[in-house]
Amino acid sequence: MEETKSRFNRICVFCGSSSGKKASYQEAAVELGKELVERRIDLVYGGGSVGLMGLVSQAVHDGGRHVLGVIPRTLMPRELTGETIGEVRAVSDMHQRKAEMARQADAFIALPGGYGTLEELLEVITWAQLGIHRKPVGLLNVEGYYNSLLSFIDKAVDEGFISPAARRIIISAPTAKELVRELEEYVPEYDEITSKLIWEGEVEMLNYVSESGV
Ligand SMILES: CC(C)=CCNc1ncnc2c1ncn2[C@@H]1O[C@H](COP(=O)(O)O)[C@@H](O)[C@H]1O
Repeated sequence: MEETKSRFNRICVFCGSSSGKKASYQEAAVELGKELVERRIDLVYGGGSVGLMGLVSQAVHDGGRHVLGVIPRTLMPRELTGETIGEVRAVSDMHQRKAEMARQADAFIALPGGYGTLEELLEVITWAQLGIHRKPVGLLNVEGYYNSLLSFIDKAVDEGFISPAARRIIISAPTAKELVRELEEYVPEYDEITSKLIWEGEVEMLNYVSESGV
């Protein structure tokens, strides 16, 4: 397999703790894992081995890349989320988990998933909109799974609730290969207002922009 060095050292993947009904969702999780391996990118994710989370982490681990699972102590018992492969980092709650996953990553990708995935995805989009980070955010739109979400977001733009610039934060593609390529090329838009904001507390501690260098 040809290895290509990426601008990203580590990508955070959000995805279903369920596997979904179609084989294509599971195949996409494995494909994404292999794409990260091919580009020599490590993984950070929510830990455990349930659903698509287990498939993507196993594929990255099998390919020899580092896997970091960030998991709240409450969810750590194996009977809840399954065995986490690679490095496990225990955190105190769900908020800390998201903050830690985001701090560790140079970019974010959401595979198909449910409420948890949507919440994680929308949070990193919101943080990009506010200038808290400038890391690319990708949506792996497997067989149009996210078409209705994207249509809704377009409606929010038409209705004046999301700016066209904020709409462009989301990069979507139907395959892992295309998506990662587009994320590699992504250039965040400069926003005069948000770039002057100084965030304090937890968000500032995450040190998004300077740590990643992207
Ligand atoms: C008690 C129980 C049902 C545990 C199994 N469930 C989980 N195990 C690990 N991470 C999870 C779990 N549920 C949600 N998450 C987090 O939320 C996302 C998946 O939620 P969902 O399945 O899309 O909504 C993941 O990216 C993960 O960070």
